[in-house]
Amino acid sequence: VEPISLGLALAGVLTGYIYPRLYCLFTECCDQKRSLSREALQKDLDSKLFGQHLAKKVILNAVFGFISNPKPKKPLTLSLHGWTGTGKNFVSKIIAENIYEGGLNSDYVHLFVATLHFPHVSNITLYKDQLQLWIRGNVSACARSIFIFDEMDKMHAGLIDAIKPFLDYYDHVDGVSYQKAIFIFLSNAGAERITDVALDFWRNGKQREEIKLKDMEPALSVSAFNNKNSGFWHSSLIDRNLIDYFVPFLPLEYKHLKMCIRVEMQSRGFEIDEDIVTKVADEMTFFPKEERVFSDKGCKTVFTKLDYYYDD
Ligand SMILES: Nc1ncnc2c1ncn2[C@@H]1O[C@H](COP(=O)(O)OP(=O)(O)OP(=O)(O)O)[C@@H](O)[C@H]1O
Repeated sequence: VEPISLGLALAGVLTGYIYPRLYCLFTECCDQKRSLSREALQKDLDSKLFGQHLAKKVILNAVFGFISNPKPKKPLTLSLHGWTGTGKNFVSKIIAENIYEGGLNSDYVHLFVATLHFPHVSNITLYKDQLQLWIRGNVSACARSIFIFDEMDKMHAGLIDAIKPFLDYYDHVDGVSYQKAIFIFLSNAGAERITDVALDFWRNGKQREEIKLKDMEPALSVSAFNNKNSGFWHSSLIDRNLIDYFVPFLPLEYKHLKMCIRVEMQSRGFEIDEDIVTKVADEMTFFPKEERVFSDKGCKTVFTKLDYYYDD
């Protein structure tokens, strides 16, 4: 081999292979080949997410299966449903952290909150254009982009329709492939029905861990979203089978609140004080009124209540 060709070949290897890897050691990269560790995701879910055996199982299999597939036919679309404060945002954060080191702060993870980012119905046309441009631009820059839409039930139907083309089984839309992207939709739609199922189990003396996904099917069916209290029926996402997984989040019980409080105490650097744990958990409100089984704010406000005990 003559020296010039050898030099060029070496330079090619350096710039094409070694340099990007070196570069990515020091800064975050959109590495579409990065393998997600199933064990690490499972460990995170098992140790951090309380009382959500169904969500854990679906998310682990869905996310791992998708990332391991070199040629997915469509982007992964997860729709997380359940009562407030039960871990929907929290799990999105766990997924993001397992795919990108920066988690929610990564350049490749984008969070939209309906009431914050799209507040005015009169601006829908503008929002639609902006959102489509934003998604297109980001997926062009990084195929493995993650988009999280919070408060999906408050999102205008027009906006949901605007993202529909990106979720479908197209190889390319205007030259961009969306098949490696991940879309996560969060909403409280279906929460009452999910709670009814959980309450039935509780009343019948059964463990919540005995609840199977098929028990939740009626709660997460098209008809369940087809009512005036949930915004999801607006869109044809469900009709057109664009959602891959409906993930139910069960309402949290007293014991789960205690687990959340302990985690928070530890993260603030305090020893776990069971007295305080019980006091804070006792301050929370539960429903139904007579049986007081489920926390009506989930784990959401336990942290501020804890401040009261550590104010000096
Ligand atoms: N199942 C859970 N396991 C462990 N921690 C939880 C769980 N649910 C909630 N938390 C804690 O409570 C915080 C608030 O929960 P999160 O924001 O995930 O609720 P949400 O289901 O998204 O609520 P909303 O529907 O109101 O947006 C989380 O950041 C987490 O610290």
